[in-house]
Amino acid sequence: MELNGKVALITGGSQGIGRAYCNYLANEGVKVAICDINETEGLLLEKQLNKEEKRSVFIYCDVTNNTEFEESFRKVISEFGQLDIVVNNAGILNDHPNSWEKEVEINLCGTIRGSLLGLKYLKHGGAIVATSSLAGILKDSAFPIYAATKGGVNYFMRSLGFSEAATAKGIRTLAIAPSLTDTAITEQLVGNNTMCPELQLVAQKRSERMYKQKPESVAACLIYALKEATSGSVWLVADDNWQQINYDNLLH
Ligand SMILES: NC(=O)C1=CN([C@@H]2O[C@H](COP(=O)(O)OP(=O)(O)OC[C@H]3O[C@@H](n4cnc5c(N)ncnc54)[C@H](O)[C@@H]3O)[C@@H](O)[C@H]2O)C=CC1
Ligand SMILES: CCCCCC(=O)/C=C/C=C\C/C=C\C/C=C\CCCC(=O)O
Repeated sequence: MELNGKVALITGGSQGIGRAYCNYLANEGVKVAICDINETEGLLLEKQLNKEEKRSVFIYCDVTNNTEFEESFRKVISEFGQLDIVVNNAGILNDHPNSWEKEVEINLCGTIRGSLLGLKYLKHGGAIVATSSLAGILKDSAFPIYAATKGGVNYFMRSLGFSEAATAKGIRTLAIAPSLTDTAITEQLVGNNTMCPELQLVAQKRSERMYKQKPESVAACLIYALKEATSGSVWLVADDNWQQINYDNLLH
């Protein structure tokens, strides 16, 4: 896929991996719509990109609100005249027994919502992407609900990529599955967000010992996958390198 001149909508684009996506896409000549609930960081990124003479717009958008989400798609098309790439990246870590539903709502339902809107609004083909996680390929014993949302995202993107709904419209789907990456989400471990409070300290210590790759490495994988990858493929990004996950030998 030739990226120069295309238009992308990125959820959770204000900071972390989403911000790296926006910067890397803009460097390729893509016009970016930063869709996020973090207005302060989103507007700063919009200003930075526009100063660098790259076209961008910040749109306040909560991916749990379907009306607001659809309105964001309309605003992008009204601002840039087209939409070619949707990146479902917004996500949180919160396995607390009293509020885990929000994690499912954002990580899994938000991705499904954004992808269905993508199928509706990508009028001339394009790509629908999601940020999943290594936790959705292997396991994450400290955060099983988080792992379930990310496993769901991998299998949704995989299945959608081979579906008539996408292929008939010339739309490819991709999942990018990062390992631990240096962003604010890793600091959420400090709060009380596990289903089992005794695990909090264990996970925190484990995460402190693990290598945290750069968000830019995840963004570099996104650019490669958008240009080269086949529909329904899942890309692991670990230790600043990427590789395609081979699911085909699971049945052999
Ligand atoms: N940092 C890591 O180690 C890894 C992160 N991921 C995934 O990468 C994605 C991005 O996370 P990070 O950049 O690491 O974290 P982050 O916390 O820096 O960024 C998440 C962004 O999502 C936004 N967001 C949260 N709820 C939202 C909602 N309801 N609607 C719209 N935007 C919302 C936040 O405001 C923030 O800008 C997430 O899906 C996360 O699960 C996956 C694997 C590893
Ligand atoms: C191994 C999964 C790495 C995926 C990271 C991710 O998506 C989000 C991470 C956010 C915070 C870090 C939290 C926990 C990491 C610590 C240990 C994981 C090891 C899990 C295990 O089963 O041993």
